[in-house]
Amino acid sequence: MSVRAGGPPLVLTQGDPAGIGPELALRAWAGRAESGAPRFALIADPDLMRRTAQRLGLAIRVVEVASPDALDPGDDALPVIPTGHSAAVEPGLPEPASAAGTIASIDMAAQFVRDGRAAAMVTNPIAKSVLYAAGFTHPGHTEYLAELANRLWGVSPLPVMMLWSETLAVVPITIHVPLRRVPDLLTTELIVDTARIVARDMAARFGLPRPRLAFSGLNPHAGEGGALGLEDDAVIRPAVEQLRAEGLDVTGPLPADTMFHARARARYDVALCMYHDQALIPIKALAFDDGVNVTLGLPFVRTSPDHGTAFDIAGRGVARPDSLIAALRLAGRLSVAGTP
Ligand SMILES: NC(=O)C1=CN([C@@H]2O[C@H](COP(=O)(O)OP(=O)(O)OC[C@H]3O[C@@H](n4cnc5c(N)ncnc54)[C@H](O)[C@@H]3O)[C@@H](O)[C@H]2O)C=CC1
Ligand SMILES: NCC(=O)COP(=O)(O)O
Repeated sequence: MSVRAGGPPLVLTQGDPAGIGPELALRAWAGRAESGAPRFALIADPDLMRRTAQRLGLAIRVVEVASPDALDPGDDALPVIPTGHSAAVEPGLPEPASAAGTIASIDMAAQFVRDGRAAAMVTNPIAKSVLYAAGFTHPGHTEYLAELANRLWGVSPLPVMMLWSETLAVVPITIHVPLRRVPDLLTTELIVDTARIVARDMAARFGLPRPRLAFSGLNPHAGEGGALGLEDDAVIRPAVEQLRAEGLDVTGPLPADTMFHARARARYDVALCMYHDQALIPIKALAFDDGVNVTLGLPFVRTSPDHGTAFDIAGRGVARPDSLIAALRLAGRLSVAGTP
């Protein structure tokens, strides 16, 4: 997959410098010819990248550039745009002091895309708790990117998290919220609004003009006619009926425990689930290495690996770059597709 020939490259963010992001960026760069990952520039602390390459014994030169459109396609060095913040951390030992650089990298990536100097942004994993400890008030990238869309594009999107793979695509309708708040946050309006964005972006960006959307229930057996919970019939079913009346191809609410086996998956393109783990457990079980997190609803393309910072293995050279490479490839593909 490639970004538009002759057009701007992708930008990749630093992520948490104590996580596996820096080493995955190096591995994705080293293997880009083989994997077909599109051209990208990394926004990070260049010294962090030099240290990481040395620690892992990777013969990758780092070259500092000012902008993604300043890339020299003939240079084999990894192009790094400095965040202006030092990321002097040890692998596996995250520190809130590095949050400023982590956030600056995301901000700069969005600005480069806004200015047309990058085709799309790919984000390396952040550790939410580390950013929260430094005062970051957004639950994750997904919600923060909606604020950046407002700040830089002047729009107020509902950001929709989709985890996508060739095997399965899932959307958690509520995202980074405690489980006990889910029933209160789940409204017919939120389900309808989320599904409209999924249908629109699947058509415009993924080339599926009428995607088949399957909705999970919230309760066991999708409520068992009300005996095991009321939300399935009172909140989810009216949303499905409204969307069907609008002409969308929808089914549900389906019992969540039986909608992910192979024959069930063949009946839909995207599973819309009621909360984070209901959606993410099946895709991480089926496609952990090649799943991609893509934010729908934004005026720009953003993808990310499906995994987190993996502090337990950071710096050991054993982290697999597959999901990051899949995220780069998908960003390349989506950035040349239509805009919703
Ligand atoms: N897009 C993002 O920024 C995401 C960030 N996170 C953050 O990551 C932090 C850690 O989250 P966890 O739940 O521990 O999930 P995790 O995905 O970081 O790790 C879970 C397990 O998978 C392994 N693993 C993860 N990526 C791997 C890779 N590329 N190759 C080989 N093994 C890999 C880890 O070693 C660990 O055993 C949290 O603070 C969370 O907020 C989690 C998911 C996505
Ligand atoms: N579990 C997925 C996740 O936490 C990703 O969140 P985000 O940082 O992409 O919003």
